[in-house]
Amino acid sequence: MKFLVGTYTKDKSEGIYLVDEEKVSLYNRLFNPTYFTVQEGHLFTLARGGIEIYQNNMLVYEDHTEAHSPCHIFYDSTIGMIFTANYHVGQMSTYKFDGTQTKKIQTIIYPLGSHTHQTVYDAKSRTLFVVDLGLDTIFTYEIDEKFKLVPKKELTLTKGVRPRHLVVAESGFVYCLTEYSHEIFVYNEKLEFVKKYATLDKNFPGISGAAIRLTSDQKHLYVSNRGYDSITHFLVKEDGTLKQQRVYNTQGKHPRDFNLSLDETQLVVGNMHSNNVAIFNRNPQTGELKFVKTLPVPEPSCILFVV
Ligand SMILES: O=C1O[C@H](COP(=O)(O)O)[C@@H](O)[C@H](O)[C@H]1O
Repeated sequence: MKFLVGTYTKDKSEGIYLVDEEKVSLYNRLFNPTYFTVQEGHLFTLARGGIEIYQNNMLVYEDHTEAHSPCHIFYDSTIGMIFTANYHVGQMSTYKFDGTQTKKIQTIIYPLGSHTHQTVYDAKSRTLFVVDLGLDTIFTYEIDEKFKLVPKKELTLTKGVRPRHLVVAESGFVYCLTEYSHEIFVYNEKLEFVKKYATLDKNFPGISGAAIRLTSDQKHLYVSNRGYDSITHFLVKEDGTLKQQRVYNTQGKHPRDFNLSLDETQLVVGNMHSNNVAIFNRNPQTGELKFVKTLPVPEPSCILFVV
C-alpha cells in the first residue's frame, strides 16, 4: 500500500505526504498542493496562482500568473494537455505538455458568479468537461488542432445544486456530484439528463458532496459526503442507472477526497478536518468496504495511489 496525499498547508502540513504501509513521510515540500496528479514520471500540482511540474522532485515548470490558486488539475496523456479549474476567480486554463516542455495555451474567464471546480478530459469522446459550481453548469468542449477549446454542449443543472466533481463512464454516461444538494446527476452518452439520486436518504443541513469515483469495471460508484462524514456506495446497473447500497462512516471529519488503490481492493479517505486518512479494504465483486485503520496526515485534500 503506497499512496500520496495532497494537503492544504494552512496549519501544520508542509506539502505532499507519502504513506507507505504504516510510515507517513513528507514527499515534496510545497505550498497548498490541494490537488495533483502523477503521470509519465512527472508530478503536476497546483501552486500559488497556477501550477508547478516536478520531475524527480526537481521543479521543471511553473506558472504563477493567475490571481488565485486553482482548485483542480487534470492531465491527459493522449493529447498531452493539462487543464486547471480556478474556483475563486471563475476561470480555467489549458497547457500543452510534450514530455519535457510546457506551454500555456489558453485561459477562459467565465461570467460573474462562476466558481469552476473541476476539469475532466474524456479521451474516448474527445470531450473536455468543465464543472462550474457557481453557474450550476457543466461546459463541454472539443479541442481543435491548435489545442484551442471549441465550445460544445452546456448542461444546466437545477439552480443552486452546485455541481462539484464528475466522472465519465466507458459507456459515455456522466455522473456529476453536487456540493450543496449532495445529489448525483446522471447524463447519457448524448449528454441528455437521465435521472438524479440523493447521496443520503435524509437531507441534513450543512452536508456537502465532495468526491466521486467509478471503479474500472464500471460497476461501482462511490461519493463522499462532508458534514455527514461518510462514503455512499452505489451499484451501476446495466442501463447506467444507480442503486444505492450502503453508507460508510469515514472515521474522521470532512472527507474532501478519497481514492481507490490500483487493484481496487482498498479505498482511502482523506478526512481534512480531523487530520487523518482512513483505510478501508474493498471487496471488488460486491464493492463492500471494511474499515481497517486511520493514519495521521495533516489537512488531507487529495489522495492518489502510486506504483
Ligand atoms: O469544495 C470546496 O472547494 C472550494 C475550492 O477549493 P480551494 O482550495 O480553491 O479553496 C472551497 O473553497 C470550498 O470551501 C469547498 O467547499
